[in-house]
Amino acid sequence: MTAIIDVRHINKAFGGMQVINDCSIHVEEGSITGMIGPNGAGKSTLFNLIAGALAPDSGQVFFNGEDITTLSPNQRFQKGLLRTFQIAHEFSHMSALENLMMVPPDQAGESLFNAWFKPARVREEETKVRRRALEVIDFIGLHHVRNELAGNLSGGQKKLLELGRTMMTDAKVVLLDEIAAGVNRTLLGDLVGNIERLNREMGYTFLVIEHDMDMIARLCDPVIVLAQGSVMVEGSIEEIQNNPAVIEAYFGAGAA
Ligand SMILES: Nc1ncnc2c1ncn2[C@@H]1O[C@H](COP(=O)(O)OP(=O)(O)OP(=O)(O)O)[C@@H](O)[C@H]1O
Repeated sequence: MTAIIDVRHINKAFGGMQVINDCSIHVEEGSITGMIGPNGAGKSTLFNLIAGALAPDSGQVFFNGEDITTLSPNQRFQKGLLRTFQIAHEFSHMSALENLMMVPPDQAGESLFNAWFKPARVREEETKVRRRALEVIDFIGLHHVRNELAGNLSGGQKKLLELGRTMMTDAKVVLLDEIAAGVNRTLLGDLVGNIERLNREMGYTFLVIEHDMDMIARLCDPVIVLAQGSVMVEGSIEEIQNNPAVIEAYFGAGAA
């Protein structure tokens, strides 16, 4: 197994507060790695450092063996590292299917030059994207609401659509930030099932921040526990749940 994400001795402070503290983690290719920790442990900050939304004060982030510390989020995305898309406000008036069709970055139809001078190529590209979007919407179980405006979908359906949007790209390493929040149990089952299938059948690697321990227990191995900006312990969910330091961090300092 190779570490597809390799974070080395990273530090980040806001004002005088050290939020990420000499933190090193690695995510094995093909794994669904979970990340838990008490509120304020630095999980979202670490995600932002991996995705490129924040720059570290020191330390490095490697992706697939390459130092990506100074790359922009978009450059990281081009290399195959992706954070789930939120359904942006401006897309809420488009249908679920159209939201999927908006994702591919180099859709020929987006270029005015192509629209004027290569209409056949644009049509061909659109047909391809539409076919893929229909496959994805079937996969995520939203075929019945494909023509609904994205803004009218339930919270859980929006999460499924967000996951679907990652499938419209070539990215195979996906950072999921609290995807279970606000999702009802039935749709949560679909979401977990889809993540498992993407992992098993299509080779996706996931790094998952989650407060929902059921979801972590069902999906993730290994699980990394972050506390005060560094890794407290890493292991299987059973090892984590029986670790006295973890119990203390969670139940001694407020449950996450
Ligand atoms: N942009 C920022 N400016 C200043 N402080 C910040 C900033 N982002 C995060 N922090 C602080 O850094 C600490 C870690 O926050 P972070 O959101 O990374 O934790 P978390 O583990 O994701 O927490 P939660 O589980 O509550 O989402 C918190 O004390 C937070 O207030």
